[in-house]
Parts: sequence; C-alpha cells; structure tokens
Amino acid sequence: MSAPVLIVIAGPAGSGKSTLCDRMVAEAPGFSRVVTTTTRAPRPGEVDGVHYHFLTPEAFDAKIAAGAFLEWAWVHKKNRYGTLAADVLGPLSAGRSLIINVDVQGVENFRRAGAANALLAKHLATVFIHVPLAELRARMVARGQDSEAEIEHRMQTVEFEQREAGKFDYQIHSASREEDFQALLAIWREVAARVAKAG
Ligand SMILES: Nc1ncnc2c1ncn2[C@@H]1O[C@H](COP(=O)(O)OP(=O)(O)OP(=O)(O)O)[C@@H](O)[C@H]1O
Repeated sequence: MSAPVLIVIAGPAGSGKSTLCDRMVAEAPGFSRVVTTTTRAPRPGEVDGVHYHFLTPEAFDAKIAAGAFLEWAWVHKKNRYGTLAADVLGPLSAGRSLIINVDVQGVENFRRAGAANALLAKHLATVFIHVPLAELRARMVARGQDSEAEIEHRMQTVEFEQREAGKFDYQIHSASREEDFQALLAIWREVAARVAKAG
C-alpha cells in the first residue's frame, strides 16, 4: 500500500476534473472522494454521507462556530458548501488516499488550511489541468450539458483561472483521456513517495 495522499484537482470548466476523479476512484487502489457538506436539498437518488453530508443551515452554522470546516463558501448566494476537517483528516489518518475536485478559488482555501495544519500539509498536493481555449469550448459543446450562454459564461473565467495555475504544485497539460490519467498517476506516485519519506 502506498502512503496516503490528498489530491486537490482544479482547472477550468470542461477541463476533465470529474473524469479524472472518477477514474482515480475506480482504478487507483485505496482512493476515495472527499465527501463534502452542503445546505442544499438532496436530489432524487442522492444519499446522505455518500454524495454529500446534507445539513440544515442551522447545523451548518453550528459546525462553522465549532471550527469544524477546513473551508466553506456560499454558492450562487443560495446554498453553502464546505469540507469538514474530519472528512479529510479521518480517512488520511486511516491510511486512505483522497481526491477532491474544487474550483480554482477553493484551492486557495486548502492551501490556507494546509498552512495552519501540518498533517494536512504533509499529504496535500494541488494539481491544475491546462486545456487550450478552443479545446475547452469543444469539450463543453460535446458534453452536451451546458447551454450556449452557460458555456460563454464559463469561458469568461478561464483567463483568471489560468493566471492562478502557477500557484499549484503540479500541472497537467491535457492531451487524451488516457494520457491525462497516466499523468495523474505519475503525480500520485511522486506525492506518495514524498509522504512516505516524511514519515
Ligand atoms: N483528455 C480529454 N480529451 C477529450 N475530452 C475529454 C478529456 N477529458 C475529459 N474529456 C471530456 O470533456 C468533457 C468535460 O469533462 P469533465 O466533465 O470531466 O470536466 P470538468 O472539469 O469536471 O467540468 P466542470 O467543471 O464543468 O464540471 C466530458 O465530456 C469529458 O468526457
């Protein structure tokens, strides 16, 4: 078994974050997704503790007051989403590896949490996925999930996101799905070796 790691993966919309997370969980031994917490209502088929921890706004407030979150944020001014420290540190302490897909701004929260928590910092690696603009647009169109307006909206934040890329520990320059996955596996091996060496 390799040493446990926490891979935080970010990149523009359509860069392939979900695809890579799904594949790591399916194929890399000992990997699971971080279960995050939200105040939004469960959608049909969503299971509490599996897809999210679903909390009432009051219960979410209580966790904030208790300092239980590594990070949290409002999304569209409507619902709150966050990551409880226990949902990251618990699995890592039990020897399991974690992957989480967050937006570029969310990664800053993980860096800050790492600066305040040595255990987290030891296991943490941030990964940015680069994709040329035309290819990003093509992937979103091909995915068929977003309206033309939504795609335009998402494309407007890409430049900002790319400017943040230099702050990440690792970069993947996206090619085929297989090459991207192999690049992530190589990063995982490197981080696991670093964690093992840190003891
Ligand atoms: N390397 C790749 N080459 C071509 N297409 C890819 C590649 N990786 C992922 N895709 C496809 O691009 C689309 C976007 O991928 P995915 O949904 O994983 O992106 P995402 O970064 O999670 O997006 P979002 O932030 O919008 O949720 C999907 O249809 C996926 O199958």
